[in-house]
Amino acid sequence: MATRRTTNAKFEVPVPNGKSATANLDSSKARSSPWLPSALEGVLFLVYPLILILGSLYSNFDPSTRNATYVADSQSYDPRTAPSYFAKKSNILNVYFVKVGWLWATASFLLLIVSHPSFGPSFDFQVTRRRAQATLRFLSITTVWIFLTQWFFGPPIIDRSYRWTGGQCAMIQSDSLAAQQEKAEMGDAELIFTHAACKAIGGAWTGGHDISGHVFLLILCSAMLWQEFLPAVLRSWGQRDARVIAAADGIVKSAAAESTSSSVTANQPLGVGIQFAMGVVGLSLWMLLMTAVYFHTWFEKLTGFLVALTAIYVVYFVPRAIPAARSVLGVPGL
Ligand SMILES: CCCCCCCCCCCCCCCC(=O)SCCNC(=O)CCNC(=O)[C@H](O)C(C)(C)COP(=O)(O)O
Ligand SMILES: Nc1ncnc2c1ncn2[C@@H]1O[C@H](COP(=O)(O)O)[C@@H](OP(=O)(O)O)[C@H]1O
Repeated sequence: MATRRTTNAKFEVPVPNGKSATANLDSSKARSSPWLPSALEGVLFLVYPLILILGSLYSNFDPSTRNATYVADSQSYDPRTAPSYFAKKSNILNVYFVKVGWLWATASFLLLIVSHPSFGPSFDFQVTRRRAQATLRFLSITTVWIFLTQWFFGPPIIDRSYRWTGGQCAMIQSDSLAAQQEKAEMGDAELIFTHAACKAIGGAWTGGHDISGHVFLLILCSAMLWQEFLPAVLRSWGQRDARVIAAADGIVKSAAAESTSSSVTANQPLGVGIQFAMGVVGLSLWMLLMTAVYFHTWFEKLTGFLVALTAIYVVYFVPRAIPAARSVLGVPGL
């Protein structure tokens, strides 16, 4: 475990133009734990709770939203009196962006690692260490997404947690041919347990705690992408990487000092991979705001946020502090 030092430490800080500067740092004041985000990362992570809080506050104060009928069982406003286009589940970004969100996450991740020189030669499909480790991080995050929202040895964790907290599928009678066919094809367990199955037979999820799948997916996808591209963006903008990592001997080092990459230099254009990923992050933040304003309760949004944050922390922060984890998953930009 690293010990807290109270003396003034003097060490070399590489700067992006290749020269190095000597800095006097009061390490008792410096952000020196590899378990913690850098100041910039901290600010970026704060954007999420800020969006959720401001969005929820807006929904409480905006008169048209307050006067609309909120249907708790569908976690949304009645579409006939919905206060805005984005308050309807059928809005174009929900249907073509969030509902297939992992396709966008996968596409932008692949474009990023194939095109950006910090991962390997651009558009040359060579398997480099950085590409392999980035893919491992992506697959770890994808596994979390699958377990939470798609499948976890049966129903996904979000559906299971809904049941654990007392929720169930209340039957709203639907006699359509399609609904009857669905009912006949489903086993009992599936009928009871999954949100999709409940909806398919004309039922409604009611009673338990439903972690917001939208909040979870949008935060997981956007945080994964900006964690992957931030070091390259900082180098292009000529800024210093302020992350710290723990070496095998327990000494805490600056990530900038550890980086051997010379593939990205100051003033280098961001490139199509980072620009596309930035677009996906931007849309995710917009849809997170819309979800915060028009869907779910405070607590459902909070749990979606906490689950996504935990996954990001394990995959992107634990390797900074534990060298054995770093040797497998790597750290973006190192
Ligand atoms: C060296 C280079 C090697 C490169 C190797 C690449 C390896 C790539 C592996 C690819 C695996 C990724 C798998 C991607 C799968 C998809 O894209 S799935 C298709 C899209 N589906 C979705 O995105 C669904 C998203 N929706 C949801 O999760 C939920 O609907 C919701 C948003 C959480 C809401 O839930 P509700 O129940 O609807 O409320
Ligand atoms: N920003 C948004 N725009 C449109 N619909 C949203 C939304 N956020 C949540 N929803 C809808 O609210 C329900 C619960 O969302 P979730 O649990 O994923 O956060 C889902 O409905 P459906 O399951 O009926 O499609 C989802 O489509």
